[in-house]
Amino acid sequence: MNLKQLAAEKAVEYVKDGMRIGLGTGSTAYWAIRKIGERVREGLEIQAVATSKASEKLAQEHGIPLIPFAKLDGLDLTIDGADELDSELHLIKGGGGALLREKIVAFHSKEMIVIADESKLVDKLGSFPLPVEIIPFANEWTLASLDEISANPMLRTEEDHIFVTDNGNYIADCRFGSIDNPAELHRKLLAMPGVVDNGLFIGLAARAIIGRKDGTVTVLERK
Ligand SMILES: O=C(CO)[C@H](O)[C@H](O)COP(=O)(O)O
Repeated sequence: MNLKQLAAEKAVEYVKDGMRIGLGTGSTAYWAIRKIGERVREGLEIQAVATSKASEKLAQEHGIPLIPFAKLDGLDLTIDGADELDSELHLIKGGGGALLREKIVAFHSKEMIVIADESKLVDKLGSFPLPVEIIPFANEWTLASLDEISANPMLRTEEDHIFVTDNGNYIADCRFGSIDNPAELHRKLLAMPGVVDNGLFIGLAARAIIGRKDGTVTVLERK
């Protein structure tokens, strides 16, 4: 049983004719994109935008109509994965490095549904390193600022090169340990020059669909 597929396909049941849809990024969102593609081939009429170049390519391969952002004034629904989520539906995202585009798309959606297998559900966020997108200019100083707030930042690399996001930026993976106050940390990070955004998603997800090992799905709603 593929728990990511289970959660993703349940979420796609919320996609209806005429909707404007945000397509997430990652191995869970992959299953949602695949399923949406299947439904489009069966006649579902939607307009979509993607949260990464990888998801854009995948959507094209699956025949999902992608619309330029300028032609849409918002979205009805975004379906995306997460690296961690808590019971209040606060999220850590950005394991795949797409957090900035994902956050912009989720912010402009009437609803965001998070899809995940049950391993992503945690009591407190913070075991997964928090991705922070930083601009390359003076990144050494931004990393030093992050170090000063005990972030223990590590510049993300990929095959011996610095990882570069779709936006031309770097990712600092930060290890704060257990995060007691995600909203406060989010504000602190956004106030830091050189930081573009971070993987904390606060108050964006309305619903989470969790694939369970016993083959069921749990739907969590934001309180
Ligand atoms: O935030 C993301 C990409 O930036 C992903 O949604 C997150 O990393 C979860 O990925 P996966 O579904 O592969 O576990």
